[in-house]
Amino acid sequence: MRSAGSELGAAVLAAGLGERLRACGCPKPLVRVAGLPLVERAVRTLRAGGVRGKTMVVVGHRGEEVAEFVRSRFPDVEVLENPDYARGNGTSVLGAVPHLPERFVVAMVDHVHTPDSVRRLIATPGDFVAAVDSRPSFADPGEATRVRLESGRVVALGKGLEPYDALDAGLFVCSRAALEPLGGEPGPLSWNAIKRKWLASGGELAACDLAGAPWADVDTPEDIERAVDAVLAATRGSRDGFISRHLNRRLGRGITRRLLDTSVTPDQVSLMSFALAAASAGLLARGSLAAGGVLVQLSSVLDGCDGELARARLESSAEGQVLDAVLDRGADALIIAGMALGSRSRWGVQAGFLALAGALMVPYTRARWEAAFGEVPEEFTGFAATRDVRLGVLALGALTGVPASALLAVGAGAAAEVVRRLLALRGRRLGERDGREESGGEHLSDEDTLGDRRFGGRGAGGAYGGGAG
Ligand SMILES: Nc1ccn([C@@H]2O[C@H](COP(=O)(O)OP(=O)(O)OP(=O)(O)O)[C@@H](O)[C@H]2O)c(=O)n1
Ligand SMILES: O=P([O-])([O-])O[C@@H]1[C@@H](O)[C@H](O)[C@@H](O)[C@H](O)[C@@H]1O
Repeated sequence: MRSAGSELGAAVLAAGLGERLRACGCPKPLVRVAGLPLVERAVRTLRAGGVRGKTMVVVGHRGEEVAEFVRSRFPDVEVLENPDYARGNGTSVLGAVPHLPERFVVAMVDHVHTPDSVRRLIATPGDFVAAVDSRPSFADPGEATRVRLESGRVVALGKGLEPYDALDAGLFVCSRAALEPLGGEPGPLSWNAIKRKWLASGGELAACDLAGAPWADVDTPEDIERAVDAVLAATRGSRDGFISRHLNRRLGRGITRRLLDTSVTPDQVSLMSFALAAASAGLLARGSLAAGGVLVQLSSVLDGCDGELARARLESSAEGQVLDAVLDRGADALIIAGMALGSRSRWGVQAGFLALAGALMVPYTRARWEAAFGEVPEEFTGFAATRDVRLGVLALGALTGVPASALLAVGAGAAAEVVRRLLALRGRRLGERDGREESGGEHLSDEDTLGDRRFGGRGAGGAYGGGAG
């Protein structure tokens, strides 16, 4: 048995009978939710959430089928056969403990979570921590294990518990020291029983409140759709603009849902969005403004689906982000050129140059700011701050027959946004100078900063402008 190492490990409990999902035909851990079998989703979520140590999947009922799948997908994940699975899921946990690092996550294979919830849980101190949810959005309180809380700790738990303060979210961080003494007796042994034994022995079960974060417990066929809803709710872009929040996401969510169980990849969706933009540019240039405007908006809707699909399948990548950003810039250039030509006016072409400069400068300032300082400030908002708004204005301008005005509005809005960001940069510098004067900190000489100035901030790397502005 390989050393368990010291990094945080994980045990995925996947040994249950899955009686209520027997109709699916395959073992419950292989039931697909939002495009991924449950056991693959569980392992990917744990890894995306920061679990770097030894990961084990505990199998039981139809264990060979599950084991074969896990070994094919994750050669570095260990599969543990639990011969006592009929006694309850507590046997699955205790069977894994001796093979795991000192601290590890326990995850139910049938509880669909987000990487962010895993991150929040593993950041919570304690020998035994339970993820709970005081504001469940997708889980069924009738089926779930309920918990009572006092001072941020679980003090009672059980199905049907009354009164209760939150639901048990089926995700835990444990230590071997806490769990090793809790086994021993013969007969049924549920994971809930082990938690109660820990409490009865005076152990503290800290609570990490997910407070409404998307998660779902998949026990019945009806739960599958609810779990897909939870997965899609978690894919919302963090940089959405007004049009994206109120129009594109609503239209795009249905498209993403249909793509989840297909072999279509996020990169292919990015390319489809670019193709629609290119087609719209051709129509606009020929003067077919209405048709071109519709395709502009469809391209914008699809531009949101690639990221949703990648996040839903837990396969977001830096390569995909760069591809998406570069295609977005190319699409912007084609659409604006098409609009300018389609305006059939000299000032429409001039407005097109302004709009094109703005459509490139806004994401560029963001990319350079992120490369130099990391996160961009909240105030990077504004009328033309995000691509969805710029494309929405262009689509509307085409549909209403005023392309030149739309180009001017986008160009002016983008110019204002770039000025806003440069002022934010100046404000940041003044703030730092005041800080240095107060603390007497050393001033960087021109030589120290020339390199930065010449190469535009910390290193010359950094992806060029994300999908947003
Ligand atoms: N002996 C067992 C029993 C259950 N589990 C796991 O514990 C979680 C909760 O199982 P539960 O839903 O209570 O039972 P299932 O067998 O999954 O489903 P059903 O009740 O429909 O049979 C699941 O991830 C299941 O795979 C386990 O690892 N070992
Ligand atoms: O819902 P289910 O999978 O039958 O039962 C599960 C329990 O076995 C587990 O102890 C708890 O942590 C989960 O939240 C869930 O309640």
